[in-house]
Amino acid sequence: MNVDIGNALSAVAAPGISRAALERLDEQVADAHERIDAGMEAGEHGYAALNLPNRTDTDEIQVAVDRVTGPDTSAVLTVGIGGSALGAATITDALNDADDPEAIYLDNVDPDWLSATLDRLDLETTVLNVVSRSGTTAETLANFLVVRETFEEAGVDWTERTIVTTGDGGPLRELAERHNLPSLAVPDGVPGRFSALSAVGLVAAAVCGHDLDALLRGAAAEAETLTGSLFECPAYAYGAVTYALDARGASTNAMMPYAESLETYAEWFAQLWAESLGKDDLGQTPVRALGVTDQHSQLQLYRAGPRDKLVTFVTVQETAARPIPDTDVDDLSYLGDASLGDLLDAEFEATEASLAAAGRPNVRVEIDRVDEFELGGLLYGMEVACVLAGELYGVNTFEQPAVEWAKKATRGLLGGGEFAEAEAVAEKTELRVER
Ligand SMILES: O=P(O)(O)OC[C@H]1O[C@](O)(CO)[C@@H](O)[C@@H]1O
Repeated sequence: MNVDIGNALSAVAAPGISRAALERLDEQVADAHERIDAGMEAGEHGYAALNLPNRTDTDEIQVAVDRVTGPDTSAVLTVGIGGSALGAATITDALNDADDPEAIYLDNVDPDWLSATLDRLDLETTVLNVVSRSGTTAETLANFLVVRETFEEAGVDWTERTIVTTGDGGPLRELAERHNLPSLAVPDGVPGRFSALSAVGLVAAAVCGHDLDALLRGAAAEAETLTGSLFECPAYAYGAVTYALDARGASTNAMMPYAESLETYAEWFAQLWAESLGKDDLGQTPVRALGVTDQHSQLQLYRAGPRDKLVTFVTVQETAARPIPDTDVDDLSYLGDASLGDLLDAEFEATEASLAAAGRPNVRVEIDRVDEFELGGLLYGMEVACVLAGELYGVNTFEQPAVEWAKKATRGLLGGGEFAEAEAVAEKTELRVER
């Protein structure tokens, strides 16, 4: 990936960062790089994720996937949540076309939605991909039990078409061993939101026939750019500038890819950014946006609302053409000489310039095309950017303790034990306004 941080400079935008401040910040980046490099070298928890391009065994993944797929495979149903679903979904939503098996993600426990999803599947030709690092995530296990029951009620042997990716122990590992299911390990030291380039994110892509090695080659190429300077490393430039702009008031970061195929990538980015940096009353709020669509939805706020936002554009250099037919509508006749790709590109450039003209900071992230190599580089680059930002914020990038309260409350509410958190639920302060 390449980045252009010009529209984040204080000569253009407020909040913005001066070139002198960038130079000073680069000294902190150099120190942070030393820490990151050492963490990678030692395979430390979290930093180990940045070694995945050279660690992930794609042959092992393919062998396991080949045990549950066949020429008639019509769908891969992934049961997982958070980092155990979003990385995989980013990859298949970006790369799948109409000829590929449908990639579906059960990452919510909405009964109507789940039933409607299962009802339309041909279970005989569906691969069940169960993913959980801990193996104890309530939503994932609940969904798995419902899906397994559905297979059984349909008289379809789920054990012949289920693959499991989980940690060394826990209920899913035991299930895989009990039923001799093909199983893969979540690599040690890799938090879920950083696991897209491991079996966690790659099994669904393998079922759909994508080139796992090309994904990792793209990530490895991005890893080669990790020098000690934000002026030489696009990922460090992005991580440093987002941190600096947050420190100057841009507490929101709207991730706005100009490609429908990257909409899910923005969801993946949101977890990466929020769960890694949202600690100790710090952290920048990620907003999922989509170009051109959100020019007609959120741009008004980005351009004329509070000066508390950075907009991150992701643009694809090579887009399909698809000519726009001529029209006799006078006001729109200019479109007849263009293609939809031209319109998409022009709208991006116009929106980028519109924000700059209003003094609103924005950063451009560029990839050449949406393919395995470029996507691997984008995923890896954003992971590096996040790790750097975490070093600059001084937070623990790789833990997520704040999510545990609600898990305990949920368990208590469902009779899974005595938890003070569940009692607190009953003490809600109410001020109801009813129809
Ligand atoms: O892979 P697991 O252990 O099921 O966890 C799923 C997700 O839940 C979280 O632990 C947060 O609750 C995320 O960090 C993680 O990606």
